[in-house]
Amino acid sequence: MFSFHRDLHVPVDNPDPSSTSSTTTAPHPPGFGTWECPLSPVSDFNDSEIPELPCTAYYIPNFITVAEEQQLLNRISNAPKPHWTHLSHRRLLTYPSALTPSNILLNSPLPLWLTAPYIPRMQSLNLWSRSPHGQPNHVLINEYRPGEGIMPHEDGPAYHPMVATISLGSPIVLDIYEKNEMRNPEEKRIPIWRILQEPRSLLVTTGELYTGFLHGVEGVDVDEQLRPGQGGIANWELLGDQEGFVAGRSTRGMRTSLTYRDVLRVSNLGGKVLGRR
Ligand SMILES: O=C(O)CCC(=O)C(=O)O
Ligand SMILES: [Fe+2]
Repeated sequence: MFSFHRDLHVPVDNPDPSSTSSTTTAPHPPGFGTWECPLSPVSDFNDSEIPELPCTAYYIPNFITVAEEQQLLNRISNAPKPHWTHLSHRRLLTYPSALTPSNILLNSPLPLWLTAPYIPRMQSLNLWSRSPHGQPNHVLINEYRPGEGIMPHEDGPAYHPMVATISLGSPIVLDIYEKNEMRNPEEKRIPIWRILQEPRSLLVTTGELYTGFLHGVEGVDVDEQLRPGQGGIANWELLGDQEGFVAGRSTRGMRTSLTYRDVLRVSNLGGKVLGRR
């Protein structure tokens, strides 16, 4: 089920490609112990699995076309200004609306320009087959100018533990950090894995990676150490344009992320009361 047989940059303690049980062992760096992974939530998708990471992350370059990327960017730039939430190091759009303080989504459809054809395309890969609503119902759109980023965080229990991110504009590196790292608060966190997200790619993070780790984007003007191997880019072998990064660095432009999620608790009543149905 997992792609253990592929070339790994890190040793695998207990590879068992013939396993048919419902849990199995994921590749992981030495010293991290062994984690049990549920079977991949996605079938026909194994070639996109990022082998170094704990279960599970998938990376698909060129998930959308250049024309689709442009259409999405146009729609986003036409979003009414008051809809943007300005945060200290990025700005954010939330569709169809922000969750209530108790993490409930007031039921309302996502706009068509965000759903078709992208959600059916994800579903054709069985991406949302194990999520409660069978499809995403919430999309957060983040916009980062060069030098901007997002602090290490986890996405939390409001969602089915899976995020599917379409990237637009500029390449950017997503850093993955240990959650309960023992460190001096003054010390800079060091990511244990780095994922390079090319424009038009789809990154899916789920399972242990969703629940057991933090993720963030460093606020830098240039992403560096773009190369395979330890300290480099975990999805190097899966990149669509490896050639474009052989210099080892990438200057940030404006980068927009569309993060698709399935909110667990949905209220129909709330939507009606507010006249949103
Ligand atoms: O922009 C990204 O790819 C990450 C955004 C993120 O982590 C979030 O919206 O929770
Ligand atoms: Fe996040």
